[in-house]
Amino acid sequence: MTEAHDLVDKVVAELPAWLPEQRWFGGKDRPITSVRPLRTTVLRDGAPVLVHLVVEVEQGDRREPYQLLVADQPDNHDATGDPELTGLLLDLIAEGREVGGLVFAHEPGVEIQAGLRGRRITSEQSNTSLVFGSQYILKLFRKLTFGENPDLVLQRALHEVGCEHIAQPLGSITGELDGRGTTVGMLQQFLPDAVDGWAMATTSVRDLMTERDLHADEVGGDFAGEAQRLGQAVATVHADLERALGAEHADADDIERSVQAMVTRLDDVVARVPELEPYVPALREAFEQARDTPGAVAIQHIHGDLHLGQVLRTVHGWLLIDFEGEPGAPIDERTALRSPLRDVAGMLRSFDYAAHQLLVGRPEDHQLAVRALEWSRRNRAAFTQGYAESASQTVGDPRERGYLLRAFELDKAVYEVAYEHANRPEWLTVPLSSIARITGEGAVQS
Ligand SMILES: Nc1ncnc2c1ncn2[C@@H]1O[C@H](COP(=O)(O)OP(=O)(O)O)[C@@H](O)[C@H]1O
Ligand SMILES: O=P(O)(O)O[C@H]1O[C@H](CO)[C@@H](O[C@H]2O[C@H](CO)[C@@H](O)[C@H](O)[C@H]2O)[C@H](O)[C@H]1O
Repeated sequence: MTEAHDLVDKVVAELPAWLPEQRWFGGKDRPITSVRPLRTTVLRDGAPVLVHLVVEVEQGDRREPYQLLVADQPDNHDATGDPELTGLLLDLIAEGREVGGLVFAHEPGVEIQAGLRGRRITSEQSNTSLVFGSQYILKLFRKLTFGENPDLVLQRALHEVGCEHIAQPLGSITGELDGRGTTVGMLQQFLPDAVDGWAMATTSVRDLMTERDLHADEVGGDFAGEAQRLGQAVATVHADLERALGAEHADADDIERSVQAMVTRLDDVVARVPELEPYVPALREAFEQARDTPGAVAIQHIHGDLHLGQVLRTVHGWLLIDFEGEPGAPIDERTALRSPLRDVAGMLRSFDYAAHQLLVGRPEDHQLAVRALEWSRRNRAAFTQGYAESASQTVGDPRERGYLLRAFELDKAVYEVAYEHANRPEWLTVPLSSIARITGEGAVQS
């Protein structure tokens, strides 16, 4: 035990320098003022010692809990890269064990094969995911949200109503934090042959760009059929979420709150990214016009951060993953009932991204810019068509909610301006040029 405590002390002392170098650390914008352990569970007390650790990271007035898996190993304490040690997590889930208040559980009726090693995936993003054999994927949430994680709650609810467009949830790891059972891990069925939508879409754009004389519908890699099927899948997931958890109609107060939230986000982002300044009047006007949307607006649980990187094409069709919502948004906002058109808008933005990111850093090429716009328009239209074909009666055809859809798309683009500014400054022109196009406020060089 003293060995475990010494290890925790050593690791915690190193965290202020180590955390900002991690892809999944969401607080790279401010210096760390202190780190303290919140919860320590010794999972293995022999060489090497394995400890599950939750720490509170303080950055001025911001305090956030992060999850770590640490081992007593010479050069690297982060045990998520050790296949033998992470294998223990799956074994504990298979056995349905509880260790020091940390509950490892499999979903009712599910049997998990133990004895597999956990391979960390290289494309790790906001969290860390481990693949076991070709069957399972375990996501370890890095920044924790007190209580049950919406990723697990929504996918469980979808599975219960038989949704065909998600990977089956198979298990979870839960620990008490702040007096609440908090999800720290989620086990799901792994789809070894899946290709993500971003890879497929950007391949299609590249095909079009190399064929200078042909149009999008004439080249081999046309994506419009897939985009339409993706629209159907997203609408079906929304209808399934409505069946599982219900839907309501937004009243005037809900719409007003939503408009105010978009304006507040705009003010906040423009204060950090002055390049957004010229578009502020047009953006405000677009957000305020959302009030004029005719007819009732449905609100329900939604995905919340839908883009082409969050959808997987399998031999059986499209799947949606990662129902956690925008990683930077507060949990109350992420779990609130919202218009499904926000997800539609997120995906429309993503088609625009896929088309225009290939122009980043290239000298101006009018022909390529025209091609990018052509690809984007064709696939956005196909996606919306597919969505309208499968939309529930409550949600209806997105094309009949033009003001709202436009406002949501611009709101997402404002979020992306902040995201690119903080993460990939060279891509800032992608959302900025979309804002210029949609608001008709002049062009931005890609
Ligand atoms: N069920 C699955 N089958 C196959 N690959 C998956 C599955 N779930 C996730 N992935 C892969 O893992 C990556 C990260 O998963 P995601 O849930 O988006 O994690 P994060 O919250 O870290 O962004 C995805 O981009 C995808 O490539
Ligand atoms: O996948 P995450 O939940 O970590 O989402 C964040 O990162 C995304 C980038 O990886 C970012 O998405 C933006 O870039 C994508 C291309 O890389 C594009 O398809 C999306 O449309 C665009 O929004 C996402 O916004 C952010 O929350």
